[in-house]
Amino acid sequence: MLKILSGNKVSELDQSFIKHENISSWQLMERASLAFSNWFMQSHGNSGDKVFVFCGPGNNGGDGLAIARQLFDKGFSVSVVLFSSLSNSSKDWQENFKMLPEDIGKFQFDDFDFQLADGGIIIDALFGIGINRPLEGKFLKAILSLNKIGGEKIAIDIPSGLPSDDLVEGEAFLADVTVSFQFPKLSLLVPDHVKFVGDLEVVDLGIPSSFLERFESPYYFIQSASVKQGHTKFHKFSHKGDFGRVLFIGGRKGKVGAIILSAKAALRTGSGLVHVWAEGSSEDVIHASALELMTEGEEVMKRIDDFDALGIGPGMGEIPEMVFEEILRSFRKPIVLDADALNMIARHSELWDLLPSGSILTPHVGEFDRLAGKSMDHFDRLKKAKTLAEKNKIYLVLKGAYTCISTPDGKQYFNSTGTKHMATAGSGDVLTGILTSFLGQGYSPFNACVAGVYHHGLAGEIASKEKVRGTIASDILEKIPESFLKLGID
Ligand SMILES: NC(=O)C1=CN([C@@H]2O[C@H](COP(=O)(O)OP(=O)(O)OC[C@H]3O[C@@H](n4cnc5c(N)ncnc54)[C@H](OP(=O)(O)O)[C@@H]3O)[C@@H](O)[C@H]2O)[C@H](O)CC1
Ligand SMILES: [K+]
Repeated sequence: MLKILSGNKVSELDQSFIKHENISSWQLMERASLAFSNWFMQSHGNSGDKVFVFCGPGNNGGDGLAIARQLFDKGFSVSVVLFSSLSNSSKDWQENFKMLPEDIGKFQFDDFDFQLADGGIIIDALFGIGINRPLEGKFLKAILSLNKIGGEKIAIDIPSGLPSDDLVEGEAFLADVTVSFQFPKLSLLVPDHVKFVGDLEVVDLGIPSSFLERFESPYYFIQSASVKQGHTKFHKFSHKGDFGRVLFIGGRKGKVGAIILSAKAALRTGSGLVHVWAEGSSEDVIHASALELMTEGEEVMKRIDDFDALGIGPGMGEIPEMVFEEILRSFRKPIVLDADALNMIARHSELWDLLPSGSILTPHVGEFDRLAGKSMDHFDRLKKAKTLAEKNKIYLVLKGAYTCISTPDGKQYFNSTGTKHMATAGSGDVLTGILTSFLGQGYSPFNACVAGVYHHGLAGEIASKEKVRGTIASDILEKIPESFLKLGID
């Protein structure tokens, strides 16, 4: 798991890592710049496009100067645009300025005609995580001009103007791609900033994640290595009873499809036995959609404790509060709650107290705001999610790009997989199915959440490679097995 440090911890990290590796700060900057340049060469080859690097006075600008030199060495036509003099720039900036090849175009901001950069590749190295106030003066002017002209826009570490852990105030660079060092900064992961960040790439500086653990932070970025570890093993003598018996409750009032998506996703995630309690008349369609599914009626309440996990809510509509309460009172193992089950809790706050500890709630932003009240912005929403998870001893999976898992111990884990094409009806029902399946297979709620959101996103990525904007939730669930294969899990 990759720790996400706050901006003000990064210089501490740098100092400590420099000491540990016995290297200079310039060498660390060179590593960072090479990581960017290697990414650039891989994604752009030798496109022949002109590259313009806009360098501020700090170390982000220093990175820009090193990158300009490295790309020039690879044959690109490169110009740098400077906003500070040698004496009022950072130490490593000065070093890299002195190393600039003669044939690199060098402009001072005051003399630069921004139309020259129109249509080229624009690299933003004005400010990184050291920004401490809104842009103004020449910096604001430059960003406004860059945002107006055409060309590909790439931000180094963070788009200039964005603080690393807070909501933007005023203007910021509108990047097509942001290439962030070592870990994504928190503010790159919130929907409020998506127009500034564009696509997010994270490049490695070779700082081991165990080294990051030395620094205090409640935030993590989920990576494949930590997902691989937590899976159960199938073996020769395995039988269906080893992989859990799960029950899905929902799929009423014309929404039987929702619960079928969950149930089929559970089958594809490896559940041994999958039961569905939907409206009586839906039985035929459930059986027709998957021969492996079993249907139940209300008498299942008498046997509810026989199940290893429950997934409640997709397409459930409004069921009487009494029935919902009875389910919560009779089943005391962790359950997964989604959709109408969340709306039920939003309307009847006394139900919070009945949730088995370790249960998993999976709201999208709209459902979350109904549960927790309106938020000013996503940072505020994340704070509320943390409080709700801690207070109720539950796992709160706030769905969206970079789905965030808030845990009872006050930590927040952001998912790294997924695609824009997963914003489609039923996508969340598939996640409910995956999570319920993992709980039923005996995963801890934490492992179920981490593996669940990761596989859901990865299956979505695989599906959307073929189906692009035509991706539907059924495509996502059919790709769950490929997601396992991709991680080497059989
Ligand atoms: N481990 C790593 O990730 C590494 C990252 N590197 C890069 O370094 C930057 C951070 O560099 P830093 O020098 O700390 O900060 P910045 O380059 O972002 O800029 C800070 C300077 O800018 C001034 N400042 C701040 N806000 C404004 C503003 N709105 N207007 C004008 N000037 C501003 C500030 O000075 P003040 O005294 O004026 O407050 C600073 O001088 C990181 O993002 C990476 O790109 C390293 O290369 C290596 C390791
Ligand atoms: K930048």
